[in-house]
Amino acid sequence: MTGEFGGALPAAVEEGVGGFRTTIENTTERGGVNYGEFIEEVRTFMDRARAACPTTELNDDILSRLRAINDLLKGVTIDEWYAPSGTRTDLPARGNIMLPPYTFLDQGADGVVATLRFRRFHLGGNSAVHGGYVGLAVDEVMGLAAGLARGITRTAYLTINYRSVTPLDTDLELKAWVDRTEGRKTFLRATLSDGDRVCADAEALFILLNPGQR
Ligand SMILES: CCCCCCCC(=O)SCCNC(=O)CCNC(=O)[C@H](O)C(C)(C)COP(=O)(O)OP(=O)(O)OC[C@H]1O[C@@H](n2cnc3c(N)ncnc32)[C@H](O)[C@@H]1OP(=O)(O)O
Repeated sequence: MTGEFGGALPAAVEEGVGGFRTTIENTTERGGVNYGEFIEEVRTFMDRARAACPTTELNDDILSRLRAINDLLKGVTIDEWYAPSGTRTDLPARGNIMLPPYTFLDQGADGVVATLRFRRFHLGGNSAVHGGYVGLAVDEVMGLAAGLARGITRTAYLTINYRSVTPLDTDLELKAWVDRTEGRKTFLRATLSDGDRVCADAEALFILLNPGQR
């Protein structure tokens, strides 16, 4: 991998211990006590950037501030395995700005129930959530359900049926559960609902990674 954030695979993978971050301690200590506030402010920025129609003058002002902020963040950039984004399990969506913020209402080996809220950033059109973000949320939560049931897995396929429009700025419920398992294969199902109305349902296959598999 090349680029500003690139680098070799972590030692855990190179040593054949398995993909993702099986040997690295998951801690909620990284990123500072106000990391959640930082992430929430970034989310608000993303929402407002999507909603804004700035002037040239305002862009100039914002650009100079953003460049200064990006320089600050570049100074504290680390590799993916130790970055708090994705491992702060005390925060919505593990502190990962890529994901729509969700929190678990229930989780276990049989399945998980999460509540989530899409925002202006996730707009597809006409006040509806972009279908790709629905897929992102479903893949994430099904992946966590597969992980709780089996261990470290990757998505082999994911089929989504968009049953009705998914609204922005609404508390939704996402349920994912194990349907059946066959060897390394875990078949899951999921539903995304706005109250009694199903917005989407999905089925997916997750494969348990072999030792050393990326
Ligand atoms: C904690 C964070 C949660 C986040 C969750 C997010 C999860 C993700 O998004 S992961 C990223 C997206 N997924 C990927 O990038 C995966 C890319 N693909 C791969 O890496 C590989 O193809 C992988 C791992 C899925 C399977 O490869 P491999 O380990 O070699 O297994 P392989 O032998 O091909 O298949 C195992 C079994 O699954 C079956 N299988 C594999 N893929 C498929 C498929 N697409 N459809 C149907 N069956 C399949 C095979 O037929 C085989 O079945 P059987 O054992 O009965 O012969």
